[in-house]
Amino acid sequence: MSTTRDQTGLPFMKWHGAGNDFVIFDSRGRSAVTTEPLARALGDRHRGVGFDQLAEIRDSDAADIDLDFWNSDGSRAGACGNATRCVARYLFDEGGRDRLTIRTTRGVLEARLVDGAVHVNMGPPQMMWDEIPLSRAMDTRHLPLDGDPMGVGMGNPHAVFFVDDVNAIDVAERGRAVEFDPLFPQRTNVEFAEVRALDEIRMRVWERGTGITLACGSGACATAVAAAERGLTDRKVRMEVDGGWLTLDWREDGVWMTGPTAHVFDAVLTKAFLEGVE
Ligand SMILES: N[C@H](CCC[C@H](N)C(=O)O)C(=O)O
Repeated sequence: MSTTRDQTGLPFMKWHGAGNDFVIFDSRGRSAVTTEPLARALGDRHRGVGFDQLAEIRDSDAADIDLDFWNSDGSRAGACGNATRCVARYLFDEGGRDRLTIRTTRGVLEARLVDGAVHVNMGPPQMMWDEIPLSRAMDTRHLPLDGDPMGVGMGNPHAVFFVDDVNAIDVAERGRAVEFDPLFPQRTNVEFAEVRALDEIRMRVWERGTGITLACGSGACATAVAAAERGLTDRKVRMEVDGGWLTLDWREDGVWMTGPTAHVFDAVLTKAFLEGVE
């Protein structure tokens, strides 16, 4: 038996940002490759590669790049803050610039390189019920669910619960139930937050289409916004998630986020794997 390296497959990168892990395709200069079946097959941690989100970089006529996201169940994600930070780091590492514009389905986001750190503006929060979206008109600051969550959109839906002890929460059980609550016509991401100080929050997350993850950037932004709106914290906070620390700063022009990124490996999907995708 011999093994040969498959040179004809599809190259990809594996990254993570605070433990939120991603497969990234760089499709600049070629056609887009991701389909829903490919995202689902690749997202399988046993038969594929495994990821929390798949991100595909594409040429843009409106920004430096276009960026699309998929969850591991094959559904599209309207925003992904940690993958946006990883992609910005990858492009800044190419050299030659310290500002980038990135178009996602929610609009054009900006990333900056400041003293070696990548800062991404995830845009202003969406506070209207139909922007998040919710199923009917209501006060988004107090959703009619047990635990009194706040609804916040960051290009994707979030329900943020404030709790006394985040470790006492069954994130999987409650997260799954809230994700599929009829209040959310497009389902929702679910955050459980414990406010530790005016400038510090501990947060755990259940992501729509993926499940428990070690971090969620848009969820961290939504949590920071909800905490500030409720008067529990300042507009700039440090946030401890399961995979590390993020910093959120809700400014006039949007919620800025910084945090760690890591480029784990580069590899090639074999032709055989690609041919097996239905
Ligand atoms: N991990 C991502 C969020 C994914 C959200 C996705 N699960 C959705 O369907 O909206 C982040 O860093 O923002």
